[in-house]
Amino acid sequence: MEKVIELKDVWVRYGNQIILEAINFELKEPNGLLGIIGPNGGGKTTFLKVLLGLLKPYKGSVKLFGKTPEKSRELIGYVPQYKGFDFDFPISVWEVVLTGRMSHTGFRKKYREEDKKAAEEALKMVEMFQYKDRQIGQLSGGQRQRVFIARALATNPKLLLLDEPNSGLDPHMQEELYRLLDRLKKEMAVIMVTHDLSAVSIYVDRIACLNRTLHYHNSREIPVEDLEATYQCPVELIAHGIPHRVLENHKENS
Ligand SMILES: Nc1ncnc2c1ncn2[C@@H]1O[C@H](COP(=O)(O)OP(=O)(O)OP(=O)(O)O)[C@@H](O)[C@H]1O
Repeated sequence: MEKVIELKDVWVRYGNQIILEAINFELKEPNGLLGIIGPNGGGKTTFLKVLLGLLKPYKGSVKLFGKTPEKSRELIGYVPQYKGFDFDFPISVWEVVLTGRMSHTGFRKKYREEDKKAAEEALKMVEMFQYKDRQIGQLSGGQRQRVFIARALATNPKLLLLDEPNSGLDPHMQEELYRLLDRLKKEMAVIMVTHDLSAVSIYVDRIACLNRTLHYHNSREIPVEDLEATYQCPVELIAHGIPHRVLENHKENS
C-alpha cells in the first residue's frame, strides 16, 4: 500500500531563514489521528503548506500517496486557521461548504449535482446540515469550525489537515471537535496541528514534535519517553537543532 506521506531530507526556508531542517517523516496508515506540536513560530503551518504544495522545499522530496503534492491536491482537505476572521458580509453555511468544491470545479457559478451532494454529505458528517441556510457570521466559533471542516470534507479527502482547530473553543466545544475527529479518523488520515495536546491526547494515535525547544522545562530538555508517558502514544521528533538558522552563503535565487 502507498504511504500517505513520505518526506525525505526536506529543507524549507523563507528568504535566508531556515524554517524546517532535514525533515524525514512518514505516515503509512490510511486511518488515524496524528498530532503535530511545536512552539509559536516552530514551523507547524509551514509544514502543512509543504504538504499542500503551497511551499516548495529548496531541498528534499515530498510525496503524498506516492505523488507530488501538486498531483495529490485533490486527495487533501485543508482547514486553515480562521482565527479572528470576521464575516462581515453575507455568506451562508451552504455557500461556504460549496466553495470547498472549487478544487474540483474551478470557479464556476453553477455547481453540479455531485457538488451539491458532496456538500450535503459533508455537512451531515459534521452534524451541521440543519444550519445550511444560516449566515456563517451568525454561528458560534465551534459551529463555524465544523462548517470549515465540512468545507474541507466536501472534496472527499483521504488526508485531512487541520491547523489549530481547537484554538478559541471552550472545553465543551473542544471535546465535541475531538469526538468528530475521532469519527473522521476511521475514514481518512487526519493531522491536527496544535500547541497543546493534553486535552486531545486520548484520541491521538501518534505525535510528531516540530521543535524540541517546546519541551524544555526549567532549562531541562524533556526526554521523548517522558512525553510518551504523558500522552500515552508514540512521540517522534521530526525537527531538531536550532530553529531558524540563517543560511550560510545564501543567494536569493529561489
Ligand atoms: N510568508 C512568510 N515569509 C517569511 N517568514 C514567514 C512567512 N510565514 C511564516 N514565516 C516565519 O516562519 C516561521 C514559522 O512560521 P509558522 O507559521 O510555520 O509557525 P507555527 O509553528 O505555525 O507558528 P504558530 O504556532 O504561531 O501558528 C516563523 O518564524 C514565521 O515568522
